[in-house]
Amino acid sequence: MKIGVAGAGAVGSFFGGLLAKKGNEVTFLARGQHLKVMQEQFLTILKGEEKLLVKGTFTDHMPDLADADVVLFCVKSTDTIEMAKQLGSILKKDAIILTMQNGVDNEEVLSNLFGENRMLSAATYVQAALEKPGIVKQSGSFHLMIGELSSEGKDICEEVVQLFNAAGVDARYAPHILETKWSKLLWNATFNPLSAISGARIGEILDHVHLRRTAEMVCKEAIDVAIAKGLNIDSEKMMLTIFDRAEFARTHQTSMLQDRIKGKKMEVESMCGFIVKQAGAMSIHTPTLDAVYSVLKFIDDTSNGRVDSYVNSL
Ligand SMILES: NC(=O)C1=CN([C@@H]2O[C@H](COP(=O)(O)OP(=O)(O)OC[C@H]3O[C@@H](n4cnc5c(N)ncnc54)[C@H](OP(=O)(O)O)[C@@H]3O)[C@@H](O)[C@H]2O)C=CC1
Ligand SMILES: CC(C)(CO)C(=O)C(=O)O
Repeated sequence: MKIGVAGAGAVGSFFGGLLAKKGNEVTFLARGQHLKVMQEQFLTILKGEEKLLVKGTFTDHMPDLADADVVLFCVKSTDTIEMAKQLGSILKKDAIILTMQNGVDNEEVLSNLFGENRMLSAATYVQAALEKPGIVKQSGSFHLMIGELSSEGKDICEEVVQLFNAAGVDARYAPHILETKWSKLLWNATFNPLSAISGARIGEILDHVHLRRTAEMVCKEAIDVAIAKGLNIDSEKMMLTIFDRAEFARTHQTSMLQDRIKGKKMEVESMCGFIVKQAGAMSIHTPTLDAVYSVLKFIDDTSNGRVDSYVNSL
């Protein structure tokens, strides 16, 4: 299988890199300094104590992905539409697209553009960051849950799970992937926006009595929305699971905080606005989420201008 990585940032470089290291033919679509370093040297993956040097095809030329059989779709959700439209014009008609993004809203956009039968989706459990251009750092354990969006995709989904397993990635088949991704979204909705607003790492949110209380309220409200959407969730158990998992990510700067520090657009809609809108449509009261969303939106819309010095000092 030929693999393309659409958006080789932290997640795409990490998982694409592990596949390439196993001998798969991987083409990484990237840009900027990160691309330059990978082209001039190689991609470096810092995986726990291991240092992996990855050679592959690193490009900013979209048509280089034209012969990919599977595309790891790894851009931020703010870039989903633009990337999907460009890919749509060059990919083979039977190429499979695996979105590894957070949130549950990219699936609909991508299915509309590529067709549901070509779509796979992954819940991506990893703590990855671009430490420097050309260098991706991963901490803690990682695994993938992968499922198809249409029953026609089941066989290829199992092949893709095998592909990752053969490369040493703990990937498992998820028969109800959107439910799995909703559960992950509840985690992200609880911690990512608060971390981005406050600059706090997960551990600091857990330890600060007020931030923790706010996180708990956000979590409870988001769970209420998920339940109203039909997810079979026990509210108290889910909340315990979310806060237990957070203990393993104490030192992590969420991907949203990483974006804010870099002055990049944040995934505000996918991780927060989406739930607020769903709540509104079902007349569910989510006052804490609404407040968090409005502050986050202001920060995102105003490009951090007034607080740059504070954020840069983190
Ligand atoms: N990081 C993590 O630990 C985790 C992230 N996720 C999710 O995975 C997804 C990806 O996150 P992450 O890897 O952190 O994000 P990154 O921003 O690190 O990676 C996305 C990359 O795509 C590049 N890109 C965007 N458009 C193009 C284009 N047209 N041509 C070439 N390159 C392009 C970006 O370049 P540029 O920087 O120049 O914009 C960036 O390098 C998100 O949905 C995130 O929420 C999920 C679990 C964990
Ligand atoms: C917390 C984490 C790393 C979980 O995989 C994540 O999804 C994020 O930072 O956005």
